[in-house]
Amino acid sequence: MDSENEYKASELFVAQAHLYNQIFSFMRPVSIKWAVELGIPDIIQNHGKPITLPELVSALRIPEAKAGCVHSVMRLLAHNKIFAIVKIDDNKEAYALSPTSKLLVKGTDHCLTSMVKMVTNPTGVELYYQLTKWTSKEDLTIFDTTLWDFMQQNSAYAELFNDAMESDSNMMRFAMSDCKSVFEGITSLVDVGGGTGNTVKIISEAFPTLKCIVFDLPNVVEGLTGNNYLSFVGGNMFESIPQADAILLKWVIHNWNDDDCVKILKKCKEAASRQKKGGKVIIIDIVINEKQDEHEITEVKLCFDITMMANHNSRERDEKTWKKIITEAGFMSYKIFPIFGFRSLIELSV
Ligand SMILES: C[S@@+](CC[C@H](N)C(=O)[O-])C[C@H]1O[C@@H](n2cnc3c(N)ncnc32)[C@H](O)[C@@H]1O
Ligand SMILES: O=c1cc(-c2ccc(O)cc2)oc2c(O)c(O)ccc12
Repeated sequence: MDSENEYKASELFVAQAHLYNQIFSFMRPVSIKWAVELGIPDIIQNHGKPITLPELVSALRIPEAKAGCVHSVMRLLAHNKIFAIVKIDDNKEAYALSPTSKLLVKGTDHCLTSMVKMVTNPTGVELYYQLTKWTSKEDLTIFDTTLWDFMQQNSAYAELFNDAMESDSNMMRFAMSDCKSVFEGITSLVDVGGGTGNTVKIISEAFPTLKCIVFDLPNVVEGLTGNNYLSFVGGNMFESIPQADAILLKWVIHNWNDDDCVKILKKCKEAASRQKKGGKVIIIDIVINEKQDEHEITEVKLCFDITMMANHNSRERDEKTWKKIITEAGFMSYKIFPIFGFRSLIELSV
């Protein structure tokens, strides 16, 4: 047989396990969604100590007959380090929170359950299962129209998306000490595409006298109220951006193709140039670096690249492509600080 000549049986079986692992990997989000919907991270947190399977089943108020189901899903989740399994008295096993499931406990300042709910939402997932059909069609995004127009028509999805972005911004809090120098000396800041304003709120905690504007599409900022140091302005970043010492673009540039990025960056440069002293533009986004990054970091970046392709007809960029759009927009220099986990802060001087 051909296959015998080409491969050893052991290699074929390794390849088969790898393939099955890949196609069954949808069980990972499915099981995380299950744990979040059942509130398991909160149950473990409130239990105050590791929880045994019978204790968990009892807390879940589900039929006894489903104990085996809870065991199976928890075993996969623990295998993938979403929960930890620890030994308690009598050498019994119990479930504990891992660093990852600590991010799924509600009411903390680092809760990412809204992100889980958005990414596992059937509306988006079903569209991703149509990727083959979409590739053969002319539509530029899986939403047919732009995601922003889609959300204008679908307020429930918009709420899901904005909540997810808000929860993602919470993670900024843990990088502020590493990027304080970037914000020091600035008296005013505009967060372009700043959504519901969570990023700015976190920056304000560290710099309470900084005058901040959250600038986003009118339907996004409608009804949002600020205070003496924070205001919400509706508009279109392709037309005009309010002036400030610094312009922030978090999770915005990756939504656009290179030509649009150059247009946005030029508008930002204009808005930061009108100040007496030279202003700056601060970008928080992904920089793909397959050669240097660990496998898991590259994987999350590449998954976001597909998300950008399908949601926005855009992409994640490597440093070479970043340099190209930054230079085309007229900036002389840039500095990349890889301080946000899989994202970086890119500082552009005007
Ligand atoms: C991926 S979200 C990022 C939100 C926020 N910066 C964050 O990190 O959570 C991109 C944002 O860009 C906004 N946006 C899209 N087109 C825009 C435009 N033409 N002018 C201003 N904002 C826009 C969207 O409404 C959305 O809030
Ligand atoms: O963080 C995200 C996640 C998504 C996303 C992933 C999967 C889905 O089924 C729907 C949405 O989309 C994003 C996005 O469009 C963006 O501009 C920034 C971040 C994310």
